[in-house]
Amino acid sequence: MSASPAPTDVLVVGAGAAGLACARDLLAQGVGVRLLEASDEVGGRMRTDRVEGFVVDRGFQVFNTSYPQVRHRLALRDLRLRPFTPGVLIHTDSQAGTDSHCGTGSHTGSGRLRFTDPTRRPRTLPDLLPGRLAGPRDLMALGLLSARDMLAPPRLLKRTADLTTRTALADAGISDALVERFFRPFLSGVFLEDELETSARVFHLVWRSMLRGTLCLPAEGIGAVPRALAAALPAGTVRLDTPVDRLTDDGVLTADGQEVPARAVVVATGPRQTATLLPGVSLPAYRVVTTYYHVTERSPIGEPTLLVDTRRRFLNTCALSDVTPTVAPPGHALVATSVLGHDTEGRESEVRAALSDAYGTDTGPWDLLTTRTVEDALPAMRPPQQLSRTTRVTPGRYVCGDHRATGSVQGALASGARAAREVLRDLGR
Ligand SMILES: Cc1cc2nc3c(=O)[nH]c(=O)nc-3n(C[C@H](O)[C@H](O)[C@H](O)COP(=O)(O)OP(=O)(O)OC[C@H]3O[C@@H](n4cnc5c(N)ncnc54)[C@H](O)[C@@H]3O)c2cc1C
Repeated sequence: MSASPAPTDVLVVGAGAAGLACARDLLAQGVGVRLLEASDEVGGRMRTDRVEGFVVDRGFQVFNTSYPQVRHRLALRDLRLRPFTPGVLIHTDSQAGTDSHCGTGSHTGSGRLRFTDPTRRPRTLPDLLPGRLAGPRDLMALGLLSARDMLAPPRLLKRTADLTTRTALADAGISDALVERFFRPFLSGVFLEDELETSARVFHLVWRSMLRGTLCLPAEGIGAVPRALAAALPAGTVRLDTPVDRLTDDGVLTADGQEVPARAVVVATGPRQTATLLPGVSLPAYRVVTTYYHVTERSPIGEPTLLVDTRRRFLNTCALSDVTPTVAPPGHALVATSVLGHDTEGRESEVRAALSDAYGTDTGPWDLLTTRTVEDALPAMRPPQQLSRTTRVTPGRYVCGDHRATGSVQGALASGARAAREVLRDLGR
């Protein structure tokens, strides 16, 4: 065993969004912090890799500019954000306007409808006529729901009765037809579950953030976000390639047998490693998601938009290179398509067939670049969902991460911030 280094005030274990935020807030108060990260790069679930010249996130995700923690911590301009077209395209089997009185939607051909906020795309105003995606009643209900979620103070939304999203939508007067045509396909890609069983409180907060913010991606992939968080820390704070094996009475023991002493330890490792390092801490179930990255010569859609499927054969698909052209070498387009669960045998072929249908093009010649399955992608957030849980396990031991708040970068950062506050209180700072 090697010699022990000098004690530091606080060790943070795990350099995902939560650990990075926690370290930053502690350092800002003059506390000595070291951040130990198991892998060779910061970011955890928000990492980005290079694969054969393409920029690939570890599972498709989007960045929302209106999250309070994001606005508080990041200089958005430095991230070189590229926006998605507001709203989403919905692939339906039926032709728009012929089978439903359901629209803030416009028909785009090939069984695709556009669902968007007309205040952002005034050209879609004429589509607010009955017979499109939503009829007058749904439009009225949707307008009231959206106005409330956008304008009410967040503390009121956090106090609404905690039902499932499905019940909340029904209570708001949204018809089953609009739920099945828009909310279910779209939200399944947001919450990574397709029963709309996620807490209504979480739904209202996420809906608010979508109405108020812009969905976008950094030009260098989602990994630019944790890299920017890490860049705000003093040099030498983060130690990469340092997996922690276990917590000791005086600090931690790393996998290479080094004892690192500290007055307090914050475990920010994601759920799986938290269960090992802090047995007994209650953890939610997690959602599994798989993203297929396909390469083709030309974009199948020519627009930076999310496309969802009413038959839910996939969660969402997007020509990433239309959003951030730098993710693909010249002459290539990169398409990301996510599905719930694992990459089982034959699944990619099924997805490819569904994509042919949805994009209206032959996907046979597309190359599969890589497949990313994330076992612990997002916590299940069933009601009653606590939006923020204490991070203190015992005095001197803390735990943070999206599982202590909500499954999002906002939740992870907020839980890191809470851990820092609780550590500071216990250290008497
Ligand atoms: C496919 C996918 C899509 C998503 N979509 C969105 C989205 O659209 N919008 C959104 O806001 N959020 C989204 N999320 C969620 C968001 O990415 C996470 O909530 C957030 O990144 C969690 O951060 P964290 O710090 O809690 O945990 P993690 O990112 O899991 O970080 C944990 C860190 O701890 C390290 N570690 C683990 N064990 C050890 C150990 N023993 N010693 C040292 N270090 C260790 C890991 O290497 C990792 O770096 C998505 C997530 C996935 C996977």
